[in-house]
Order: sequence, then structure tokens, then C-alpha cells
Amino acid sequence: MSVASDTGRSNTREWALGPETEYRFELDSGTSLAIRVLKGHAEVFGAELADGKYYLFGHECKAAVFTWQGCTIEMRTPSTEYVSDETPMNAYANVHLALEKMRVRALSTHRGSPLPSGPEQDVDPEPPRVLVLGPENSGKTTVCKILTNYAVRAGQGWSPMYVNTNPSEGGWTVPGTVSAVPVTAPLGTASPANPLGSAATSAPSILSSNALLPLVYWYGHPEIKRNPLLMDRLIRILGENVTERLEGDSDGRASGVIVDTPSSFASSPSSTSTPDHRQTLIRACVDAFRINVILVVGHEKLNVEMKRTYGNRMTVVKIPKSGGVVELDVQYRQRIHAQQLHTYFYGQTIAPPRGLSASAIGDADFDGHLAPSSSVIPFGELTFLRIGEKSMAPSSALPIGATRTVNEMQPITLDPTSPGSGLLNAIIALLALPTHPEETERYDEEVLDLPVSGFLAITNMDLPNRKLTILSPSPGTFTGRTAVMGSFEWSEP
Ligand SMILES: Nc1ncnc2c1ncn2[C@@H]1O[C@H](COP(=O)(O)OP(=O)(O)OP(=O)(O)O)[C@@H](O)[C@H]1O
Repeated sequence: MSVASDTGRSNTREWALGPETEYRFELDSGTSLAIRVLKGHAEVFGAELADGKYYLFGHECKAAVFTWQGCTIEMRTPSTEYVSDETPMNAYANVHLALEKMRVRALSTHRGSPLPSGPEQDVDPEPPRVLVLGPENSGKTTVCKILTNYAVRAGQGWSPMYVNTNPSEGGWTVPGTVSAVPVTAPLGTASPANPLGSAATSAPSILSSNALLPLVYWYGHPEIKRNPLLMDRLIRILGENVTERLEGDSDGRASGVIVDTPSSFASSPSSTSTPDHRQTLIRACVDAFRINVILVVGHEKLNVEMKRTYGNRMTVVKIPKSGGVVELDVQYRQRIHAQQLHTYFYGQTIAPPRGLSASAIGDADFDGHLAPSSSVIPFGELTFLRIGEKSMAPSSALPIGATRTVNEMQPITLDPTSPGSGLLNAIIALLALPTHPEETERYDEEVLDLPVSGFLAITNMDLPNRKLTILSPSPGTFTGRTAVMGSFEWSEP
């Protein structure tokens, strides 16, 4: 049972939540919410809330506070809110237990310890490498977060590798990327601008104890159909790097891999002229991350299709979609992209709701302010590239017999002096330096395989003096570096 009561203090309310219920909320633009647990235990998408500590939510965050045994929570300035006792948490917890068993067996084998007894005694123990698929707004990212957070909280020292292959979601950096990171502490949910918590690259030092250093590749666009070939290549290169990293780390390997995917992997794009690349991209993920478990969130047809394609060599399980998942529309997603870009450069700041002072919050949550650096550099200091043509029809849409002069993966050097360069206000990815210096001059397709060391925004172009102004998270020199443009634009808020 859930009971709300007014505490008498302005804009403060208490909710008593019954066992296995969740308090769901949606924040309007410009509002924030502070929640603390007064009694019992509660969690947000698998991350436990410490007793008595205020947790701030902002930037149109939509989330839920779930409790297994019941609890009392207090909140300030609630907006859209309701309590539900119909959640899929039991099903998700069962999946977690099954994955946990796989981890324990994989680690025991590696350490040469006897395997825990059970019917799987004869099966070669492999850690869980999980691919999460589902249609738009099915809650895939939330499932990935819950499973990752439960693994981290299991007290076994697991550090599951979280892989984000959804370029529409910023993950730890900016939208337009694919990334991976071994997670060692529960992933928070304060703002959709940081859907997986903060990363070390842009997090202030006060958060660094919890900071993550993701491996990031730049795709450059929010939609997969823009350049599926590039996406395929990035997934494979990310997979190679993840596998390489885990080879030397047996405990990390036993923790397994959890891969979040874009919704376009689950449903064909509506345009009839666009070839259906989803099967190819699902296969790219399966191969790249050596997937052995596929979770399909609430989609019977996809579940059947996956069982038919992969059922003979791995576990394919359909899991229920939560009734709490919010339908996010295109405008919301665009606002969040802008917010994510802003957060990357300026940090995350959530103003506490009215009536709650900064000292009551008592930590960095409410002010993760960063100071980016703006510098003026000559045109020649950076080499600018774009991958493929600006607007490119898929190969299948070309007239029969026609071949294109520029392919989807060809890096094209951009001339900042040319009026159509599109560089003004572009978000650009600064590529990591090649490990072999003799490769610095290569602008062939291999440049695509370089990870990103950071992102920049071009805020001004001075054509007469051949200079541009660049916003970067921290001061630095860019001489001789290569930067790749995508389709994201910077706008000062
Ligand atoms: N139980 C819940 N209660 C309230 N909000 C929720 C709940 N579960 C998920 N949400 C919210 O619903 C939104 C969509 O969820 P999520 O991002 O997990 O879906 P998705 O399937 O990964 O989305 P996409 O279509 O971008 O692939 C998010 O804002 C998330 O925080």
C-alpha cells in the first residue's frame, strides 16, 4: 500500500511505499525534485539510495523509486507522479540471478576451483555477454542499468562491461557515439543528460572517485540509417577493443558484458528505399561482443525471430516491458541531445527545489559545474574531416549500374574557407593520436578506427584572419590533430 501525506512543511511530502512497488515521476522542464529515504530501503533503476541522503533529479528526468520490502520516502516539489504495484522487477531480478550464476561459474573455472553443483555441471562455463534488444521506448537502457547495478551491488567485486551502441543516447559522453566502460560503482539517474552517470573526461574532480573512463568512438549522427556501414564498423572495432581489454583481466571477464542497442535494431525503418540493416547490425553485435544471452524487451515477434536465428547457440529470453517506461517524443530527444552537449562542456548542475538549501544536499550532486576553455586557433592547426558525403542516399537507392564517387566510409577533408564546410557551430570529435607516429598522416578509412579523446565545438569562424574559436572541456593544444565532424550542432543555451 502507498500513502502520501503532507508533512506540514511547504512543498514537502512523504510517501509510504508497500513492498515491490515503485513511485514513478516525470519532471517538467525547469523543475527539479529532491528525494530521500526516511525508512526502509529503496533504489532507482538498481542503484540503492543511501539512508537520509537527498538525491536530486532534474532536466525533465523520468524515473522510478522502487522498493523490495517497503519504505518511506520524502520528496520536494513532485510533478507528475504515481505509485504502481505492477512492475517487472521480479523478472529482472531472476535474470540477474541467472547471470550471477554464470559469472560465479566462469570465475570458479578460471581460478581452478570446483564448480558449484547444479544441472549445468557439464556445460562449459562462460560469463554472461548479454545483448538487450527492444523497440523504441521499451526500457532497454533501464534494463541494462538495472542488471549492471545489481551486478555491481552483488558484493563480489564484479565490474561488468557496459556497452552503449545507441548513438541517439549520449551514454557517458555526447550523443553520436558508441562507447564501453567497465562499471565499478552503481550508475546513477539524476538527469537524462547523464543517463549512465558521469564520466571522468568531463566530471569534476569531486566526482572522480566514481568516475569512469569510457572507450568512445564517434559515429556523428543520432540515427542508424544515416550510415549503417559505419555503425557496423564501429561496433566491430569497439568489440575488438573490449575483447582485448578483457583478455588480460580474468575477474573483469567473468563479470561479463551488457550491450544496450538502438531501437532501430528491433524494427525496420519505415522508408521503403532504406535497406534493412538491422539483422546485419545485430549480427555485428553478436560477433563483436561474443554474445551468449539475448534479452528481448516486450516484443514477441522479435523474440521469435531471435530464437529462430540464434536460439540454437545461445539463450534468447523475452522479458516484460515496464508499464512505467515513458514514451519519449522527437522534440524531447532533441532537447536532451542539446542538454547532453551542454553538460559535456559545462557540467551538470541541478538547482535544488525551493525550500532546500545547498548545505542540506551536502555534496556535489547539485553543482557539478565545469569551466570549459575557449581558444582561437589558426585554420591549419587542426585537420577537419567528414565521413562520407553530407547527405548520402544508401547505395541501394542509386540507379542500377551507378557507382558513387564517394563511399559511406570515405573520410573527406574539409576546407574551413569554403562556404559550405558546415564547420561553424559544428560539434567535432578530436581523434586520439595514432599509436604509431608514422601513421599520423593517414586519412584513409583506418582513421575511422581511432577512438575519440574529446569533443570540441566551433563557436566562431573568422574567415579574413583564417582563425576559428573553439570551445573545449579543458585548455590544450590541438596542433596536428584530426577532428571529425558529424551532424550535431552546438547552440549556446
Ligand atoms: N519504471 C519506470 N518509471 C518511470 N520512468 C521510467 C521507468 N522505466 C523507464 N523509465 C523512463 O522511460 C524513458 C525511456 O526508457 P529507456 O531509455 O530505458 O528506454 P529505451 O527503450 O532504452 O529507449 P530508446 O527508445 O531511446 O531506445 C527514460 O526516461 C526512463 O528513465
